[in-house]
Amino acid sequence: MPRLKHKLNLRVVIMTITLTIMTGVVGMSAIASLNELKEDYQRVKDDHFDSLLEITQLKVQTNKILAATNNMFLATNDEDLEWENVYITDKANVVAETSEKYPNNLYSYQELLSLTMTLSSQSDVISAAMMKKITLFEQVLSDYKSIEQYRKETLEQGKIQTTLALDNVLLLFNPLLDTSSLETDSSAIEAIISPLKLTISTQAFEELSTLLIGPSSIAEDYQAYSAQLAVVDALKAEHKELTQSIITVMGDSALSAQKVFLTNLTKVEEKISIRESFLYLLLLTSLVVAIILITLQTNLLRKIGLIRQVIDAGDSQEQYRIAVKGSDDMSEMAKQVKGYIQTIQEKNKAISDNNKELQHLVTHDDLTNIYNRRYFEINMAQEHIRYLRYKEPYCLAMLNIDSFKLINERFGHNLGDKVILDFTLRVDNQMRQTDVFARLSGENFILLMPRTDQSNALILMERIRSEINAMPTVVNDRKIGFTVSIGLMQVQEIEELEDACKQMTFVQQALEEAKNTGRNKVCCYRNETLS
Ligand SMILES: Nc1nc2c(ncn2[C@@H]2O[C@H](COP(=O)(O)OP(=O)(O)OP(=O)(O)O)[C@@H](O)[C@H]2O)c(=O)[nH]1
Repeated sequence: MPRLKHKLNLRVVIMTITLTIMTGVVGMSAIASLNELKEDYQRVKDDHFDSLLEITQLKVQTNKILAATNNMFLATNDEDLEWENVYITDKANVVAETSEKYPNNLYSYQELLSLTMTLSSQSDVISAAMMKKITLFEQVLSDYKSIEQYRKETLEQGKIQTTLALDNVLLLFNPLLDTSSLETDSSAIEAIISPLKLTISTQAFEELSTLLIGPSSIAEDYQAYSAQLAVVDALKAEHKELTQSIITVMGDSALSAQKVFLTNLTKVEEKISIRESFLYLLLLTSLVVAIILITLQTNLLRKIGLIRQVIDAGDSQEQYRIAVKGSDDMSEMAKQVKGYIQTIQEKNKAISDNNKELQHLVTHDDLTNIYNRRYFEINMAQEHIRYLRYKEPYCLAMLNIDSFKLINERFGHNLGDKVILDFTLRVDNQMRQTDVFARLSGENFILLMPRTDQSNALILMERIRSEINAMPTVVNDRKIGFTVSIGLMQVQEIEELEDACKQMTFVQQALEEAKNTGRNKVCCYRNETLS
């Protein structure tokens, strides 16, 4: 039993621990997974918005640089250029700072950043080229104005041919007109003024030549200016190409960010799906284990209930009807308990039977099965106490079969026993239920009659005596007649009131009187004798 109890405790403990651990694992896993997925999702979202913000900032700055570089091509003075230059440098710094603040692995972003930085450095070249162009333009314009002045003078002096030649030169080298398609070197001027060599004075021709072809003349300056225009045009083309690339990458950058976002989001979704399957699996496993454990627990409780039922049934016959089936340890325990209880019941019954038998042996006479001296004396003592308390009289009668020795001698000891037995049965038939009839020894008997006075007791004694006298005992078809002598007394008021034994001596005396005065008679104590 202790072994089974130990197993039972262990099983309950294991079940409880298992259920607790399972619940904990499922709960913790679910919370951990949920938190991790939330963090993943938040990170992807933050990254995406950071990317978008970064790209937007870069785009804004890049567009500003683009606008500024475009403005450079339109600049007509140093101040404009300087202003745009400062603006571009400022924006380029912002771009550099932004890229440091938000390092990003987006390909398009990196490309756009690189292009923007290229654009920024290109703006320096554009600025320098435009500066040179403006300087040269001013130089050409100055030359142009000098020629205009000279033309005005020749016109006023009436030097018509020179004036016309200067008109052609001014037409050819007008910096305000687009003359890129014309010949703009000194040979073109020479071709215009050479016819004048014949018509104007040599001094005037040399003066004209110096003005138009000499060092730092309009031809030379205009040539440098034209070359610078070509440089600016090349830069414009380069800038246009860069602008186109930037516009393309700007468009791609948003798509690229979107693509990265979707890729990362898909990864998170896949993770969610895997975690979801895992959690469902975990939940299902827990459910199955919980069902198994609950089934075991229920089975256990049912078995415990059965044991309780067996115990509750106790020593009643009910428990024999309780069926205990199964071969597990709990069923074995129930069977053992049932077995123990049945054994205890059987032993209890045997002890009880033995006790009854012992009680009977202690209080009854072997031969006659009526009470013995011991039982009588106990009852006599109690009755005397009752008498002392309530003063209700009782009577004692001592009965002795007459000349029994002769009966034994004549019929044998066995038949003598039969006579004794028959005598007790006949007395028993006559007396009351409340009377106590006992065998004191041999053929000597005593009868205690509670709540009975002497006159009534005498009637009964006389009836017994006459009935014995009238009817012989029949044994094996042999009739054995015998008589009985009876001493009778009502409880006596004596000095030693509490002495019940003393009463016995009075009834003894009455019997002796009956014997001594002829037998087959009833004698009452205090000289009153009836026959
Ligand atoms: N059969 C039988 N005889 C017993 C038993 N107990 C005692 N006796 C006999 O009963 C006889 C009693 O004899 P006594 O004491 O002389 O008395 P009695 O012969 O009856 O003579 P009175 O009493 O004077 O009439 C003895 O012979 C005992 O052996 C018994 O249990 N069975």
